[in-house]
Amino acid sequence: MTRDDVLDVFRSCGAILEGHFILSSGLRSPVFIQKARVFQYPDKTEIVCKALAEKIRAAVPDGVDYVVSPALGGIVPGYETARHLGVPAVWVEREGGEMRLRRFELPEGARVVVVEDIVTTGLSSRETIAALEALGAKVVACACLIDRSDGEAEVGVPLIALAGFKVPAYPADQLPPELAALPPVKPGSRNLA
Ligand SMILES: O=P(O)(O)OC[C@H]1O[C@H](OP(=O)(O)OP(=O)(O)O)[C@H](O)[C@@H]1O
Ligand SMILES: O=C(O)c1cc(=O)[nH]c(=O)[nH]1
Ligand SMILES: [Mg+2]
Repeated sequence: MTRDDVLDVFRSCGAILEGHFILSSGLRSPVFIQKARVFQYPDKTEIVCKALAEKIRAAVPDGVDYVVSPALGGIVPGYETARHLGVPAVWVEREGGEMRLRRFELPEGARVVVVEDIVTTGLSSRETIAALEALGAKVVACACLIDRSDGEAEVGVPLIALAGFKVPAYPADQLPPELAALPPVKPGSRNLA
């Protein structure tokens, strides 16, 4: 799939929103990719995740044993990508703010690809990778459907993005006036009680 094919899938599902958004990192942006609007459709989700699985196979020829995704947004694409890779899909989730593998065990040395929905700063991916490495897993790559940094985010392992989509994001104290004029909303799950 080309970058435009991927973005067309997101657009066709009404997943590219405009307004004033508080991102997981705390940055503010006039654009938010509401991936859940794609993931509500199994056929659309299959199209993008099959393409991501093919990209992972090409980038990691020795293969992976597990897909691990950060909840909440990573769970559906992680599962669907794992289906195409033929490996199990598990997830980490926040407990007291920290990413933890609460429901599963990984064998020592398991080869893992982290599958994210969206990467913006790479913070959630880095937290996920650190949690997995602390358990003895070998994280061989991180993959995402859309990289909002378009290659700038550093996650410490190769980042495989199905599409890059550079969108502006600003620190909360450096908002352009047109963004400051809109009430902010925070669609993601980080810091939810
Ligand atoms: O690269 P980053 O700056 O970390 O931003 C990207 C992260 O933000 C979103 O998660 P969020 O914490 O908003 O919660 P969600 O997964 O429930 O949507 C998204 O799912 C990524 O995990
Ligand atoms: O950075 C984020 O939190 C983020 C951006 C985006 O466009 N979509 C999303 O789900 N999260
Ligand atoms: Mg997330």
